[in-house]
Amino acid sequence: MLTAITVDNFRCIEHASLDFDSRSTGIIGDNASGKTSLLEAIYFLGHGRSFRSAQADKLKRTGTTFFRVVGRLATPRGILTAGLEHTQGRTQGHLAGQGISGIADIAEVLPLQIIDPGVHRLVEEGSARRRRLMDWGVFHVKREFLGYWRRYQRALSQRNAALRTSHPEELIHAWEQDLVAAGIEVDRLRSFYVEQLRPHFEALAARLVGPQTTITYRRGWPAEFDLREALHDSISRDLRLKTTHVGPHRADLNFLIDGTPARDRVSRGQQKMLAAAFILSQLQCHTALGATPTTLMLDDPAAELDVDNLGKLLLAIAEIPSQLIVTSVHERGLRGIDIGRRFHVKQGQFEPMV
Ligand SMILES: Nc1ncnc2c1ncn2[C@@H]1O[C@H](COP(=O)(O)OP(=O)(O)OP(=O)(O)O)[C@@H](O)[C@H]1O
Repeated sequence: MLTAITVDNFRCIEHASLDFDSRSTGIIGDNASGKTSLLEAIYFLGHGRSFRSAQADKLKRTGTTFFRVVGRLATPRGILTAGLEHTQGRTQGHLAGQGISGIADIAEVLPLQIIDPGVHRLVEEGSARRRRLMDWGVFHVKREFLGYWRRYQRALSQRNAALRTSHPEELIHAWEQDLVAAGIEVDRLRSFYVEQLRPHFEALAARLVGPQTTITYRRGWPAEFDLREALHDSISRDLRLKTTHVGPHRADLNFLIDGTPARDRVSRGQQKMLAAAFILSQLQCHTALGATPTTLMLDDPAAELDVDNLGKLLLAIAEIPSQLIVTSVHERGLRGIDIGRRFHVKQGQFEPMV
């Protein structure tokens, strides 16, 4: 759980220091006051990247040379301080006074998710977002996943480099051993995770979207082949297009309603509800599997939703044992949420409200 945060030079925030309620904290402010920037800074601490910009350099406050985010975390290992500082194109971090070897060190003790006005893109866009969210979940319930995933990525980039430089086919096959060994484990752990997740998702989606809503997992290569056979089968296309077309890096999750892809038949508001059901089902599933509870951020939850859907969403959120950080333009936007502490934000300055 995140008990406090200090942010320097992040977007419009020159300096901010906030203590969070263990249950729920509300952030209220006008458009462009800095609400999303605060959530983005917190997200950066737990994921090592932003949810709305691919380039960390863009997050620095205009005219400054670095940004810094430092959090105080209540974890099963006690109270820990974690921080990230980005300067000259590099991000460096620390946890409990030690340098970190990767963002996973902080992510492990700060499970963090967000439902923001752009969350519908999980349903609408290509597979990368769904795969990233699935992998975030697998990592939090199966720690060995990270090692296999890194090994797979390394082997994949070697194979792709060999394809780009037109190495002989036998040499490319020789490099596939690690790709196959790690890829099979990545697939096994993802598949286990989706099986655990499905009942939670179906129950939540039935309440938030409608009956007969489910997810299926696609592993990234044809069902009739094992991974080695699939790579061999794909070699002429891979050589021609100089990249690997099959494998766990092409895995996806499909959202289905009555057996057909949800993307083709739901409105923007329903897409948001479906994506929220997925994220909330992850939080519920992680709790059921004994993982560390997640801090959930809600950025302007009322955006795109009618009163009925907003009510259903807030009710579902209230049942999940997460710490909540919620933003809203108006005090009334927080109605229906049992807020423990409130801040008002104006031009990047956060003040506690009494
Ligand atoms: N790198 C940056 N340096 C300085 N200011 C920035 C930077 N990036 C964005 N801003 C400014 O930060 C301000 C706050 O943006 P933010 O998205 O946090 O607002 P918000 O309170 O969430 O608003 P809304 O309610 O409209 O979503 C905007 O005016 C934006 O122009």
